[in-house]
Amino acid sequence: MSASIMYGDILAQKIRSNLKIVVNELKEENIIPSLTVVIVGDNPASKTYVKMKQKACEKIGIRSHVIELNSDISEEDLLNQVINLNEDDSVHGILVQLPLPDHINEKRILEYIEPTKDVDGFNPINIGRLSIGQDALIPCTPLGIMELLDFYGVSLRGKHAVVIGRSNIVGKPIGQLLLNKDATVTYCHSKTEALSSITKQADILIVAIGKAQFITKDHIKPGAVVIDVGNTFLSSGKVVGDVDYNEVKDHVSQITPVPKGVGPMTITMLLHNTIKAAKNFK
Ligand SMILES: Nc1nc2c(c(=O)[nH]1)N[C@@H](CN(C=O)c1ccc(C(=O)N[C@@H](CCC(=O)O)C(=O)O)cc1)CN2
Repeated sequence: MSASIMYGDILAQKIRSNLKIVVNELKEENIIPSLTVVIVGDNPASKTYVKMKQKACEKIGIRSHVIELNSDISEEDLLNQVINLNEDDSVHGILVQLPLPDHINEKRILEYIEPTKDVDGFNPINIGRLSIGQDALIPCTPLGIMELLDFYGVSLRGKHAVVIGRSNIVGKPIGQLLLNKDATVTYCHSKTEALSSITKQADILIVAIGKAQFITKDHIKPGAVVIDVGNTFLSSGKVVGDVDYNEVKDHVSQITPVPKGVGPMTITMLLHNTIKAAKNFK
């Protein structure tokens, strides 16, 4: 039996249309949501993602501004950029595109972003608020995954969700969000022993490891729901996920494709968070 495909681009369009209405309502109150993205260096994938973010903002009426900085900028100069944006009342949302160059302490930079403007939800205050179930700006990819699971009718209560990957961007927060919805959560990572014996127990398998087509049928219980967060550009120019989609598609019940799965939801949730941050200014 073929899996049902959980298209993120379809849901993303639906949510973006609704967000456009909210932006227009805010405009009537003289609030134009505004996002500033800081990009350091010239990582081609990062440049692509930032362009996608700008275009998505433009389409629904969010004002966006990109600050491009040289890869040799010092940590102190980058911190000063963040501090200036924190103090600028015309900026509702601040996002520092990751990864940053190796000489910059990413955690220190993210810690400086004013929590109410932290549309990526990476500041320790927002992470802490999420973990104790308080209102917070939630990281965009995990939030997008939760929207996808809800839209495609995946029930979570009591289900065993296995998360492969423990990054601060995706792995840790998605586990927390699933736990908040009463799933039983297991984390796996690069040091996990007998990986497939654990992943095979998953009703819902979330894969966020950044290794192209690493997960095969041997890692998955028949009929499981699979969410693929991977986005690797092959030399052919094709984008693939962390899951070998063609090999597993007849083995699972539901699966996100790559492209057009989780990726479009990440950007949609950034729009959502920017509007939420703008509303905080009221
Ligand atoms: N500050 C941040 N940095 C990074 C984040 C983040 O959420 N905040 N996430 C990733 C990259 N990312 C957004 O920044 C991102 C990755 C992929 C996609 C996406 O839509 N991909 C497409 C395929 C690619 C394409 O069409 O060119 C898809 O899956 O359909 C969006 C955003 C790391 N850095």
